[in-house]
Amino acid sequence: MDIKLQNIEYRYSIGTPFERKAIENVHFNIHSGEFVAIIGHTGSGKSTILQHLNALLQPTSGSVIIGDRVIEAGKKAKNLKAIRQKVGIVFQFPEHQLFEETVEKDICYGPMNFGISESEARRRAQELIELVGLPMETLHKSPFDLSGGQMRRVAIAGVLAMEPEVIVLDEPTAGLDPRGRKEIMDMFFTLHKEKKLSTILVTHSMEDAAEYADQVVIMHKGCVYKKGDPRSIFSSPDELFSLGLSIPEVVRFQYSLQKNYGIKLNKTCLTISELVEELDHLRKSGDPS
Ligand SMILES: Nc1ncnc2c1ncn2[C@@H]1O[C@H](COP(=O)(O)OP(=O)(O)OP(=O)(O)O)[C@@H](O)[C@H]1O
Repeated sequence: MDIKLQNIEYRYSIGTPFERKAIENVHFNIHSGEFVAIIGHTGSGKSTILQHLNALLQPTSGSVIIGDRVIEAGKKAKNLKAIRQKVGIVFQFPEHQLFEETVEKDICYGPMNFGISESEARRRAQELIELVGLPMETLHKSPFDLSGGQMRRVAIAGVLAMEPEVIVLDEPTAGLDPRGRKEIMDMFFTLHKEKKLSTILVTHSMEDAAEYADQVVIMHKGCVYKKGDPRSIFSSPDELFSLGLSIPEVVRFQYSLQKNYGIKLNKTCLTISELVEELDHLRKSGDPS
């Protein structure tokens, strides 16, 4: 399922003294099966965009096309339930939304609310609890007896239990330790690859954008500043620095090689293994530098 944002603008508290334009002229497409990272400073409009992806917000101008549904500014959109099922959002700190007395009930809540039978919902809960890296017996515990990281995994399982075609992640690893962050991101990447799950990730981590994304969208002051594949985005570090953004460590290393020693690689490497290969290639080619 493709999602297209067509020149959208969104204003909060419209018609009140608190009216505020959060995003404008936002235009980009998310193709079925794509992994898109949205990066930008706090307040640049990332969360506002995310909420348009399953019509929690409707644009104040422009339109959003979600599969075969068109959500247009000024027109009341009806029957949004199907969209909400197809596009799952993992909000920041999703563990704060757990409320049931057992983990199993929490995971089953969403699908059962959408008319899935209890037995099917429980089957999904059993499959997903392991997928998110928790032992089966967790299903019978209270979510409030779990650690913060475990609660986060339960909340993620609850969104996946809806079997969405698109998953939207608003800083899903915020506040986790490095190991937990890597485990969660690897899990989403595996899901994306194996189930062809379209994935939209809002992140402050340039490492994650470089490692996982097919397309990177840079937001700046409510507008799309730049979009493209990670290699082209990170090949202009000065541009990112001028916005006060950082670059992945591996790109920073190449940047200093060039700046301090005049060593220019043939391409911007996004991983350590690519970098080692490029340096080896350079050495074998006999480049005196
Ligand atoms: N509920 C709201 N009411 C009024 N203004 C809002 C509301 N939510 C966000 N804004 C404003 O809209 C703009 C974009 O905010 P948004 O939350 O989309 O940015 P963000 O890039 O997601 O920030 P962060 O990284 O801090 O989550 C900001 O100027 C913000 O103050």
